[in-house]
Amino acid sequence: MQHVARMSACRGAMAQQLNQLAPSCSSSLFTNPFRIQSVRSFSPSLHVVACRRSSIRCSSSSHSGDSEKPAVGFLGLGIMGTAMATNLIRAGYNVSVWNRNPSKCEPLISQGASGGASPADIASQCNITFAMLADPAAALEVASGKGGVIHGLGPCKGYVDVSTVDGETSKTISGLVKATGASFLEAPVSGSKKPAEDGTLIFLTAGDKQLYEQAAPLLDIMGKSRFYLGEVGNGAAMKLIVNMIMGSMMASFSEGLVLGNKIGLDPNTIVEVISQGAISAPMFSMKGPSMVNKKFSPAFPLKHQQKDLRLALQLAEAVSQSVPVAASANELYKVAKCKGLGDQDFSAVIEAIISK
Ligand SMILES: NC(=O)C1=CN([C@@H]2O[C@H](COP(=O)(O)OP(=O)(O)OC[C@H]3O[C@@H](n4cnc5c(N)ncnc54)[C@H](OP(=O)(O)O)[C@@H]3O)[C@@H](O)[C@H]2O)C=CC1
Ligand SMILES: O=CC(=O)O
Repeated sequence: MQHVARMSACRGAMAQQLNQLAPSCSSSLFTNPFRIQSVRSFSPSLHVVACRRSSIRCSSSSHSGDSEKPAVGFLGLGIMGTAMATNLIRAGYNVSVWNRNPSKCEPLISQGASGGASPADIASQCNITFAMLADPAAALEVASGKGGVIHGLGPCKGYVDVSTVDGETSKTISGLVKATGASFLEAPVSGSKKPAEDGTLIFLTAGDKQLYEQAAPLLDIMGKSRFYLGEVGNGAAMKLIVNMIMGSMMASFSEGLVLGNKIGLDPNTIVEVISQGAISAPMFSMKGPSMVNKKFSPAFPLKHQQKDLRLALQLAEAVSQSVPVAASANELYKVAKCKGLGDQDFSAVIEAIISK
């Protein structure tokens, strides 16, 4: 009951705020206080803008709101969404949240967020709505299913999908969103649970440039850098390529640890040796010790890594590009999923390699 009261009080305040904001809808409402560090052009159609966070001054979290700040919606409160929405609340934004399983809204509501009955409800209350969902099916369902976002969107609103999906799904969602008069930005992230908690994600954005600029202050709270990659589909493609490489690296690392262990080398020493050489990577140093101890507490669930490999293989197939290393790695993740490890961290792929 308390939540319901808070939600409706909040809706009133937001409606008032939206009325104030609606007539102008200009990007000046969302002035970007961040310094652009480098601008590169890879091709006429692929403009890349990398920005790094400069000093941020945030007002303290207050549900009464700040008329300079847009009302922000957040859909999908899994591992990533919860951490990202928390950072927006801590930065003093009015955040409205929704999750399929409503119990995941509670911790955010107790920090000052308001709840909503459906994705459409959230989108209708907010200037910019973010979505961080499991996979293409979930992203489509939340965008356009019953009570989906598009039923609450309209002119002067923005929808930013930060889920990892394929370019075709992203283009479909973009079309549906734009048909309402709203703007669309795809913005998948590189970085896992800890970077999401620390606000050090890397955003790989594409789509409506004006929305990119309007959302920039929010992206800079949740991330350490952002790339604008042009047309919708380019952000999704960049993310899939990065995760295709990551999945293969983790599979190869796992093979090395298992083989080394089998012939009598200390796996902890293998991790240590790798950390000092040219193939050192933060991922190996971070995950190695827990893999040796068979601890796979999920930061990046294995089922999502397998989904990303599957989508990357589809991308390669579409342009007849051979990617044999990624294809083999995908088989290992499939085996791990069949062993019931889908909800464990993706480093649990090592369990698919260990033989008796
Ligand atoms: N974890 C990580 O390290 C990273 C993940 N990603 C990507 O971010 C996305 C989210 O990842 P993560 O937070 O780890 O995943 P989680 O599995 O923790 O969360 C998934 C979210 O999607 C929701 N969801 C799933 N299916 C549906 C559906 N049909 N309708 C509505 N909501 C649905 C879940 O709702 P419910 O709670 O009700 O199940 C939950 O909120 C994925 O695309 C992943 O690939 C990107 C970078 C890093
Ligand atoms: O998608 C996963 C990540 O760590 O990035």
